[in-house]
Amino acid sequence: MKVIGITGGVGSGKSEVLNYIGRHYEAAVVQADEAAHLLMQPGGACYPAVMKLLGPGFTDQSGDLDRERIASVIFHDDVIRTQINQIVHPAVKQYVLESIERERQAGTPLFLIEAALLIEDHYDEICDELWYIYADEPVRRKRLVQDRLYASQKIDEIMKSQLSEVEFSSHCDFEINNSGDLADTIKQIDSRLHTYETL
Ligand SMILES: CC(C)(COP(=O)(O)OP(=O)(O)OC[C@H]1O[C@@H](n2cnc3c(N)ncnc32)[C@H](O)[C@@H]1O)[C@@H](O)C(=O)NCCC(=O)NCCS
Ligand SMILES: Nc1ncnc2c1ncn2[C@@H]1O[C@H](COP(=O)(O)OP(=O)(O)OP(=O)(O)O)[C@@H](O)[C@H]1O
Repeated sequence: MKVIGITGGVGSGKSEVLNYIGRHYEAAVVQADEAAHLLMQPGGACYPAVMKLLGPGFTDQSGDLDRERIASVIFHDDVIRTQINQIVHPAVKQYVLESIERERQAGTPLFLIEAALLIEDHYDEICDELWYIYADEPVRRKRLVQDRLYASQKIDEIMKSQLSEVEFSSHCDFEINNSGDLADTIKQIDSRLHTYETL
């Protein structure tokens, strides 16, 4: 089984790439953001430690963590972000490793992990290849404002908390330029995947 890590900054198009491959190839896909959300919910392995760190002001009436409020702290405060990362990231990695093992046993030919933080969290150690999904910064900003209604200050803060374009590029084995339309991105994905003999 080939294990590919899909990384890039906020709004670069990682999920679009993952969704395309998940729909058109025999592949298992895991999104670290989704795994983190799951593990931070009540009943999840990280919930007690995150609750203890943040306190009760960060939950809604049903006890779920309030993502808007957490985002307003996490992307603002390096100390809190580091503490949350230390709680959540090892658990996410464990979740990913277990998923990889399950799919390996099932004979799945391709496994993809998507996260903005693959490089910082040393996923190169478990991936055969890292792909950097790139899009020009103004294009990313426009998509995030239009599609996700992100405020420009929120985009600034998230971008500041992530690696620079040069850092992403220098740590990855392959780069996809997703600044144009999806058809162009799909061509780049297909031509790379068609070089893998096992697919
Ligand atoms: C802050 C939270 C509540 C915001 O949730 P929300 O659904 O609004 O946004 P989403 O999860 O899609 O994240 C928005 C963007 O920020 C990035 N991001 C999320 N957490 C972090 C972080 N700790 N450091 C840098 N970038 C991050 C995401 O990759 C994405 O690009 C959520 O991202 C979170 O709980 N983050 C902490 C856990 C974590 O580190 N997750 C990342 C995957 S391991
Ligand atoms: N080539 C494209 N053309 C038009 N819109 C696109 C393209 N690629 C991505 N988008 C849109 O831009 C937004 C961000 O893309 P996506 O969610 O895939 O980014 P991401 O890198 O996964 O973001 P995050 O870091 O938050 O997880 C989405 O609304 C998506 O539909």
